[in-house]
Amino acid sequence: MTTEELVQQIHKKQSFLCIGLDTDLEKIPNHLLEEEDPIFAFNKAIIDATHHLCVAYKPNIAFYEAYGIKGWQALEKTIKYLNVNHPEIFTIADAKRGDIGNTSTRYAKAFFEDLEFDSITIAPYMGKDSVEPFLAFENKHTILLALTSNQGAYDYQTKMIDGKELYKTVLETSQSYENAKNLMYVVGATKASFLTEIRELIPNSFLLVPGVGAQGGSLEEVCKYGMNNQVGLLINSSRGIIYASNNQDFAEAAAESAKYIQVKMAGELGKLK
Ligand SMILES: O=c1ccn([C@@H]2O[C@H](COP(=O)(O)O)[C@@H](O)[C@H]2O)c(=O)[nH]1
Repeated sequence: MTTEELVQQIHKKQSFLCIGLDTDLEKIPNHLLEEEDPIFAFNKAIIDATHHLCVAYKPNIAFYEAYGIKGWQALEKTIKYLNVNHPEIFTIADAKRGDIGNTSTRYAKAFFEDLEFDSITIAPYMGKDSVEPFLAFENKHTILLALTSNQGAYDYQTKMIDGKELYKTVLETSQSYENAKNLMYVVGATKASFLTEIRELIPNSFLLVPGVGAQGGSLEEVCKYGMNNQVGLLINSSRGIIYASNNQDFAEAAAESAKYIQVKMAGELGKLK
């Protein structure tokens, strides 16, 4: 999917919500555990109830890898279900990969060609030759971790190196990579106050912003400091939506939770006009 198509979907749905599919067998409703594939059954019900309220889904790969081959099969069924039934939805493999070049190429093939995700999250720590293999894929997006939502972000990302915070070097340097047009960045919603300076460095890039809902980030603040005239934001909520209820009504409750956020987003989009 191109960025232009993503922006069109945002305006059409009046939403820049990304729903995180962090599916955990210990948290899903008990009655689903009787299904042949409880993870896929849960994901399908969530997607069926919420697809009109969001523009992206983000399965975090850890939640699938944790269940071995069965988890991987559930992930494959989920991405196929999305690509066949909702090809207009942007898909993000939250895998946080990145390795020496030839290994990165295998990761890219796995997520872009085999699983057919639109995008993948990548750790920048191993540098240019670990990131460029992902950027080489046309119409696929590499979402680089810049300033993450967790407390540990302050361990390295905000440290001054050569007179500049490390996350700023990640933003600036990565813009010189080959096919940098295929880059997006992760900035945590809990770091909204940093967004003004981030936008000075990368005014046009899309940001994936996790951390509203369960982590307490503010959607309004993210929009105030991070929105650009192309919107430029995908705001993610995982637990706050998918575990809104763990009873029979879980899918309806997820839709209610997503609707609450979508209405706020429509209000923020109104301010762009
Ligand atoms: O900086 C980051 C990068 C990734 N994440 C991931 O996003 C979701 C957030 O889940 P919530 O339940 O809405 O808190 C999860 O998959 C994280 O691994 C992040 O939170 N922060």
